[in-house]
Amino acid sequence: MASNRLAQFREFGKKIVAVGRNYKAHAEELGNKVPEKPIIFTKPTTSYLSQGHPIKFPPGCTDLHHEVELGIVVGKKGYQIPEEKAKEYIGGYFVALDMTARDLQLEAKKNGHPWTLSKGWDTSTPAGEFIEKDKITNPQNLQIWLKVNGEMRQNGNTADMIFSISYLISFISKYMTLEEGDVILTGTPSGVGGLKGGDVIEAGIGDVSKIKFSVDSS
Ligand SMILES: O=C(O)/C=C/C(=O)CC(=O)C(=O)O
Ligand SMILES: [Mg+2]
Repeated sequence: MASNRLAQFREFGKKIVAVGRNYKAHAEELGNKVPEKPIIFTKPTTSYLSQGHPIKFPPGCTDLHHEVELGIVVGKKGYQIPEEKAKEYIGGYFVALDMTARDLQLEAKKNGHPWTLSKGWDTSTPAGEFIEKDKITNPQNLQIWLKVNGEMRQNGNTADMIFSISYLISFISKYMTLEEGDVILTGTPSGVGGLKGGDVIEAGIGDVSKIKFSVDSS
């Protein structure tokens, strides 16, 4: 993948594949069991948000949560990719927020319904700039952090993922073709929590890339 910016992978608009409960401490903080195989869901590309625009509460939500995640941008098309070849399919990275309407998600969970609306409304995937693949030597050893109004809320390391990036690429592509421009959100570390209108979120991957978003207060 050449030197693509966020606008380009949004333009490809293929798909956003997200992983849930991929850090033990996060699974446990929400009272969930540690998964035995990856939990996969998708988000629409209309949920992307670039910096300079506010994150909105979706209708009916009063418990909006932040989740910082390492985003993988797929660099080339692949189906049933062997784990040992998975790294070849990484085109780059970005810092992402998998914003979650936790109250809507809880209601969906209770009823056995999908998480789509609680994860997929417009503005629910704030995203940073594209990071070239070669800027990150080991994606499985990155500090991943998030502050709200200057206070550290999430501070994890991608070394603590339950399922590695290579495993996830191989697992997802057993079921669906991954295409250039698709992204994988690799799950959030612990420390997720509620937000209010006017809050300012800063998040990043070590000192490689940083994002800043505010929550709409209107
Ligand atoms: O099961 C729950 O209560 C919540 C799970 C998530 O929101 C999963 C994620 O999106 C994640 O772990 O990043
Ligand atoms: Mg998430």
